[in-house]
Formats: sequence, C-alpha cells, structure tokens
Amino acid sequence: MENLHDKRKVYEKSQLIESEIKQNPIEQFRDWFLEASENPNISEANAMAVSTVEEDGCPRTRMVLLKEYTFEGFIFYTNYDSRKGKSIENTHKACLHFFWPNLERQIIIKANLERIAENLSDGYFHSRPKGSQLGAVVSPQSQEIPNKEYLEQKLKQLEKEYENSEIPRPENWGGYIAKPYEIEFWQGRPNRLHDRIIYQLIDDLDWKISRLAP
Ligand SMILES: Cc1cc2nc3c(=O)[nH]c(=O)nc-3n(C[C@H](O)[C@H](O)[C@H](O)COP(=O)(O)O)c2cc1C
Ligand SMILES: Cc1ncc(COP(=O)(O)O)c(CN)c1O
Repeated sequence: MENLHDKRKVYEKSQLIESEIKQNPIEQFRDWFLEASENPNISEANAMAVSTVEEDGCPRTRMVLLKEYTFEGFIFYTNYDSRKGKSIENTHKACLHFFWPNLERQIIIKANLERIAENLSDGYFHSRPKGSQLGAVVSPQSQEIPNKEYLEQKLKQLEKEYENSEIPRPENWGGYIAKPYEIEFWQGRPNRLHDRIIYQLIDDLDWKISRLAP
C-alpha cells in the first residue's frame, strides 16, 4: 500500500540526566506535566493512553483524561461497567502512557488501581457541565446500542426530567486512582540513543532510580 521507510524525525530538543532529575517520580512528573501544559502546541496535555489486560490476555488501550495527580497516584473518571472498567475490576492493574510529541517525551506508568471514594466521585461528577453529566447517565459505555438515535432520544428525555434538579451520579460512573509502582521517563535523543530513566518502588517507600538502554 504505502511505504513509510523514510518517515522519521531526529529527536534533539532536550536531555534527561541524573544530576537534574527529581528523586521522587511524582515531582519529576509534575515538572514534565507543567511544561507540557504550558506548551501552546499541546492541546490536551492531560490526555493519556490507558492499557488494561482483557480476558484473552491481550492488552487494550484507549485514551482518557487525567483529572488529578497526587503523591498517591493518578485519577481518571470512567464507567465502571465499561470494557476498561471490567478489566480493571479483574486485574486491578493498568499501564498509563503519555506522549508529548512537541517535547519529544513519553512517560510510562505501571500502577495498581482502586476506585476512589464515592463522595470524591460525586464531587467531580457534579463539577462537570450538565451536558456531560447527562452524557454519562445516557451512555451504557462499551455496550452495543441499536443506533445513534437511541442515545439522542434518551438525552432529550433526561434533559426534560432534570431541567430543574440535580442529576444523580450513576452508581457505575466514577474515578479510579492508579497508584504507580514503576514510572519511566523517556526523552528522545539523536541517533536513537534516547534517555530513559526508570523509577521502581521498593518496600512501598523508596524509589530506585536506574537508566535503561534505549
Ligand atoms: C482524548 C480523549 C479523552 C478521553 N477521556 C475519557 C475519559 O476521561 N473517560 C472515559 O471514560 N472515556 C474517555 N474517552 C473515551 C475513551 O477513549 C473510550 O472510548 C471509552 O472510555 C470506552 O473505552 P472502553 O470500551 O475501552 O472501556 C476519551 C477519548 C479521547 C480520545
Ligand atoms: C466518555 C468520556 N468520559 C469522560 C471524559 C472525561 O472528560 P470530562 O470529565 O472533562 O468530561 C471524556 C473526555 N473526552 C469522555 O469522552
């Protein structure tokens, strides 16, 4: 069909060296995340790929929006009965991936996942625009639906129903916190000799920092 052999870029914008990195990977994440957020060429710095392993042993990846990060972990919101929800309930694990092409950087995070407390999910749910709240109520995420009109009709009905009242958060919609145990920071370099620094959690306390070959 099409040969892409000559499609390649030289990465040369920055470097990642031990003397300049943070000892804690969340602080390192914050440095890189703030830089990405402030970059006018990156429209959704908080968009990340989330991979989960499904029952056939194959990982499946989709984008979600990171909504909060703390020293404890990374929080995103979704439908607990979705495909990702089901695989998280089975494995309690996921891999989060950020790629910011303009910075020539990627971050790969392996984590244990838990649902966040219901009151926190309530708080976030009600902070969303009403249309998005209704969207979450209307959509049986990842289920087969008969057609597009099915959602549009349900939305119209609910718009009337909740015109003057608060929309309750669906029980199956809420947040997950991904508590990291391994975080790799990757900075593109010339000659494909990229910088890779990996933090691995030891004893639930300390992070071991190593350099990996590109
Ligand atoms: C940039 C971007 C951000 C997204 N953010 C979310 C999100 O925060 N939560 C969510 O449930 N789906 C989000 N989606 C939709 C998901 O990619 C996905 O289609 C949906 O969650 C169903 O995934 P699943 O069937 O694998 O569970 C986003 C899609 C894109 C492209
Ligand atoms: C289905 C779905 N759920 C949730 C989100 C998260 O975004 P927000 O909570 O800001 O609406 C998105 C963002 N694209 C989405 O597509």
